[in-house]
Amino acid sequence: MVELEAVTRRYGKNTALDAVTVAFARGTFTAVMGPSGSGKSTLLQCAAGLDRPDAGRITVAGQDLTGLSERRLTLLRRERIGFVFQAFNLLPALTARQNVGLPMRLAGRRPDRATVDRALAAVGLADRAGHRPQQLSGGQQQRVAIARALVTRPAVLFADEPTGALDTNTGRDVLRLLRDLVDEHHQTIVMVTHDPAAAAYADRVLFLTDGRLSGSLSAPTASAVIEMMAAA
Ligand SMILES: Nc1ncnc2c1ncn2[C@@H]1O[C@H](COP(=O)(O)OP(=O)(O)OP(=O)(O)O)[C@@H](O)[C@H]1O
Repeated sequence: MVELEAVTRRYGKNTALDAVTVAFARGTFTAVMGPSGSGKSTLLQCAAGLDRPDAGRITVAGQDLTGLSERRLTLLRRERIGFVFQAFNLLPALTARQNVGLPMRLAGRRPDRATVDRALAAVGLADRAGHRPQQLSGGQQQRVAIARALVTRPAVLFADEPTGALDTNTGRDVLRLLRDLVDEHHQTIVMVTHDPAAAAYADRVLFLTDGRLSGSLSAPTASAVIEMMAAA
């Protein structure tokens, strides 16, 4: 669903990503780990079309991002790519329903109530549609953000430390939701995390070191992830 071929991203003299080649198959859940500064966020931002690589090729659902104009890239991002952040990034003045409808508004369409409510129901928040972010717990806010990211039925959902601002139990609920989206709806998910317990929800863990892929682990357990981190 998403392919990176020899993707390089430099910031000045600093190489944040160094010729990374990796594919994320449809309906799989991948965790990306590595020390601070190893390039995890840069990998996600490039794969999501939020940042442009200096070299290499990225395709999402068969569409090559590399040569696209800003306008085409924005459209593709809006329709085919979902992104959730550690800090939720909901608009505080809008209700959950209005936040979830936002991608449609940005695309110049009237949010379709049934689609929005279905997205909220899919994250277990059908009864919170009229609440504003400050009336919701952190876990509920993140679930609204996930509903917003999924409302356009994107080819891939990228999540940059989605549980980083949540306590352990709430984080676990969000991870279970992501796992269910993969198992029940064949959603493709790529998630950056520092937490071995979070990574254990994925089908595969990729490790980055100094902008390069340094290892991977299939069907990870938290202890296998910890061992791999210790060996790095
Ligand atoms: N906008 C930027 N300008 C300059 N350098 C940057 C920028 N973004 C990232 N970098 C550099 O690129 C490298 C990779 O950063 P990146 O944020 O991708 O790492 P990370 O693995 O996500 O780190 P963390 O776990 O701390 O979030 C780092 O050396 C960082 O300083």
